[in-house]
Amino acid sequence: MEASTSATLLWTGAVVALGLGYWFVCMMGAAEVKGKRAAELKMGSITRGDVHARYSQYWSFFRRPKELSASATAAANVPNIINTYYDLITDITEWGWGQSIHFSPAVPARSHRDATRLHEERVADLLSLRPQHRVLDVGCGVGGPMRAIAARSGAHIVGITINQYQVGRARAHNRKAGLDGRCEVVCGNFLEMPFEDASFDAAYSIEATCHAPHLEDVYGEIFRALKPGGMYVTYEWVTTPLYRADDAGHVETVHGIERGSALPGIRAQEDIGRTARKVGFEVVEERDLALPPAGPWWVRLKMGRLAYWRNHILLSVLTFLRIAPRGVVEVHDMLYETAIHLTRGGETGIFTPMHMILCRKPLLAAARDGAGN
Ligand SMILES: C=C(CC[C@@H](C)[C@H]1CC[C@H]2C3=CC[C@H]4[C@H](C)[C@@H](O)CC[C@]4(C)[C@H]3CC[C@]12C)C(C)C
Ligand SMILES: C[S@@+](CC[C@H](N)C(=O)[O-])C[C@H]1O[C@@H](n2cnc3c(N)ncnc32)[C@H](O)[C@@H]1O
Repeated sequence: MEASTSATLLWTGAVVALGLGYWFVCMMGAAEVKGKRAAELKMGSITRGDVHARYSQYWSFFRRPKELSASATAAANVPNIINTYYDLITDITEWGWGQSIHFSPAVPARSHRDATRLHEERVADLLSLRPQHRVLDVGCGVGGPMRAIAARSGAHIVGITINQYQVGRARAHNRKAGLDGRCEVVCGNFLEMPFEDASFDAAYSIEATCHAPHLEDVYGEIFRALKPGGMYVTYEWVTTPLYRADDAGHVETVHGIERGSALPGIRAQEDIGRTARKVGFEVVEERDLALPPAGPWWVRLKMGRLAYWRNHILLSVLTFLRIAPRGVVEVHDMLYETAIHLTRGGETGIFTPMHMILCRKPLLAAARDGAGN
């Protein structure tokens, strides 16, 4: 072969490889909801060099989830580690899932995005929200639900999250959506919220209070911040009556979910209503939104298997090229493992992430008695 032909072939090969690489990173790695690309993944407020160490710290802390709520010292540390967890997963979640960090029942012939919005709008409907209402979003993430609920109801929403990086993302999304006049975001701990007593007309939480070591503490805070007569709705992560503590498979599934989701022990379904009543709420309605005729919430995770391999390779290449920080691949793999346990929890019916409870603060609310869970 002539030298000039080989050179042409080499150049053509190089151009094609570069083109494919660019396509892989930019197109295949593009965010489900435009705004985050694989090459832009940050790990929240963690500096690049610390990502791997902070991931290891998270992992060793959450290896034995149940012990975290049992020991007072460990429980006191939970909010800090949860902050680290959201530093580690927020961008990956926005990139691979979207701006709403929760599950939704699948809706036939509708996209995931529509199903997500419908699940969020149900909150506005259950609370009968109106434009004059001031509403609290407990554990608001980057504000996907807040924007859907504000857009549907016209209400003014105040979200709280423990993670400063999420505050920045949520505010930027609110501005971009033209909803910053109606959506506010505050950084703080929902176990001791920086809000006046009786300052909200309504409140909701979507897949967030499961992070509290003692559910009573967060429900008590929400009760305090609500006006008498105010309504509260929450979607809770719980084990269902099908869960058996003497079935090793069930225990491993639930443990796997807890480990990879920063949960200090998943509660049983019956604990939810009991705790709501204990802090003073009246329970208006309670049901598992995952039960038929609802479509399976976990199918979206199954479709992610192919995406997992694509994303795993992509993140490995980006880490090798030092575009992504070391530790990203481990965090991504942890989420994948968690997705397997979540899918098993959904398929066996032993776990639901959408046990809904609708509560009212009585007009003549009694002060809540003692503590403990
Ligand atoms: C409510 C919580 C978060 C729940 C979910 C939103 C997340 C739980 C598992 C996450 C994911 C698993 C697999 C990832 C996939 C391998 C990757 O390529 C792209 C992102 C995932 C799909 C990721 C997205 C978010 C989850 C579904 C908890 C923490 C209380
Ligand atoms: C799974 S995300 C759900 C976010 C949002 N509700 C959504 O559905 O998109 C859980 C949220 O709870 C917040 N959170 C967990 N523990 C918290 C605490 N102690 N105080 C405040 N926010 C907390 C996290 O920061 C995160 O924003």
